[in-house]
Amino acid sequence: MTDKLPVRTKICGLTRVKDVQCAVAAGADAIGLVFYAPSPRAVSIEKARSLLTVVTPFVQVAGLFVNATVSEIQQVLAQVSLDILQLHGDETPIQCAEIGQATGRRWIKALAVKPDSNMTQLIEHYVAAGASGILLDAWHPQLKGGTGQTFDWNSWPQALGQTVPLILAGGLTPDNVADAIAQTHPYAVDVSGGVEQEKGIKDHQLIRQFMQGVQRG
Ligand SMILES: O=C(O)c1ccccc1N[C@@H]1O[C@H](COP(=O)(O)O)[C@@H](O)[C@H]1O
Repeated sequence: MTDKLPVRTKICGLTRVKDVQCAVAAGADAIGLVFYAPSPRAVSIEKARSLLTVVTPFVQVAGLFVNATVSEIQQVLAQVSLDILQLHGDETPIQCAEIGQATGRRWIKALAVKPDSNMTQLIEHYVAAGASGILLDAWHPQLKGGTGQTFDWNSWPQALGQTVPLILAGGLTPDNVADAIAQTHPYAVDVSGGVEQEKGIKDHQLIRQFMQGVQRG
């Protein structure tokens, strides 16, 4: 009998040092910084550097980009020590592979799940291009992510989850994350809006409750 691996947790969209400290103390495996100017959670290079001063060893730092060029990502990486890239726009598998090769960073691709969609083939294309994991998020007609909306977890590609690290995102909260995990059995969960007082401002109690929910799942 094999032991069930714990579900990893990433807290995304952090903008304050005290929120990073809280996420790390609560047991987050990764934190995410948004390098996408239209987002209310976007951080400058200077802000990102200050946030990273309180990240402890073995906590991963993800940089979230939306349709950024290789050069734009390299400019960030020259000044901010990111462990992994979260590509959350319309990047094709070829573009993602180019970004990975040029930066030497692992990357995960975020894909938006439309109602009644079958994601399997699309996921396989990104995995073939070198994705370290695939993040599934809710589809929205205008926004690229951070919508606070869930998608239909019945469309979760269970079979692929045996071989590909699949990350569940979209509208997760302390109240629904245990059910979400029980239903989908993801490699990891990713949350932003569900642990906020307002966009970009995390609620420390909600972060702790979210981590407890992950353990229940
Ligand atoms: O957080 C944002 O503003 C954002 C902007 C553009 C793309 C992605 C964004 N956030 C990511 O979206 C998912 C789901 O967020 P939520 O929990 O529903 O608020 C998550 O991976 C965020 O990192």
